[in-house]
Formats: sequence, structure tokens, C-alpha cells
Amino acid sequence: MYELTVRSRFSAAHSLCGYPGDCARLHGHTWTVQIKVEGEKLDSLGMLVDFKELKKQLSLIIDQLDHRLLNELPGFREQGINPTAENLAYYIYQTLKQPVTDLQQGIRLKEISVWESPDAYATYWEER
Ligand SMILES: Nc1nc2c(c(=O)[nH]1)N=C([C@H](O)[C@H](O)COP(=O)(O)OP(=O)(O)OP(=O)(O)O)CN2
Ligand SMILES: [Zn+2]
Repeated sequence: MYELTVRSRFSAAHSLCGYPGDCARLHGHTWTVQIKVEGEKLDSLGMLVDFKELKKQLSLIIDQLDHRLLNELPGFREQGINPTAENLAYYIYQTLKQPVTDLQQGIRLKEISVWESPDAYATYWEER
């Protein structure tokens, strides 16, 4: 098996409704998002999939999140879901799952990790 990893960053604000502390107040982070894909077969260039293609997919979702109030995103606002690192990792996974599969035959989205700070991150994946 091969595994590829691509990372990017964005800045955005959030508040955690019901949190018993200062995270309930509006505040911001420079978030890091990491995407991992996996697959077995390399193409004739020796690539599982071009990093450039993965970066493109990642930048599409980053553009939706950058300099936003994350609580107002569709998917969080209507359902009153807190934009925690966990929920963001799930949201990004669901958004990228199909587009990544469509990039190249035989590859799948393995996991999404979201860092709120250099020392704290959450990862979401689905069992095969
Ligand atoms: N499991 C989770 N726990 C917390 C989350 C989260 O998304 N998942 N989020 C928060 C808040 O967003 C908070 O802003 C982050 O707090 P913290 O990690 O403590 O970061 P600080 O920048 O405040 O760093 P300090 O080390 O506390 O100064 C809280 N928990
Ligand atoms: Zn926070």
C-alpha cells in the first residue's frame, strides 16, 4: 500500500456553544488540515496520484473555510453543531470523500486531521 499526505492552513473564528470556559467566547485559530489518501497501484509516472491534484481538492475546501466564522457554515449553523476540530475533520472528510475517489481509480480518502494549534488535533476516518 501507498499513502500520500498533503497539508494546508486557514484562519477562522469559532465559538463553542455550551463550553464551560473561555472557548465559548468568539475566538480564532490558524487551523491546519491534513488529508491522507491510500491505494495500491502507481501510475506510469510512479505516482499514486499527483500531489498537485490533492492540493487542488484541499484548496477548494480551504477556500470555503478561510476567514469565516465557522459556526455559520451550512452543516453547522442549522443543526447547532459546534465547529470543534472533530466536527470539522468529519465535515471535511464527507466533503472530500467522493472527489478524492474520483481523482484516480483505486485510491480512497484515508483520514482527515485538523489542528487547532500545533499541539492539539483531531482525526476522522472511516473503516473500510
Ligand atoms: N476535543 C476538543 N477539545 C477542545 C476543542 C476541540 O475542538 N476539540 N476546542 C477547544 C477550543 O477551540 C479552544 O480554543 C482550544 O483550546 P486549547 O487547546 O486549550 O488552546 P489554547 O490556544 O487556548 O491553548 P492553551 O494551551 O489552553 O493556552 C477546546 N477544547
Ligand atoms: Zn477554539
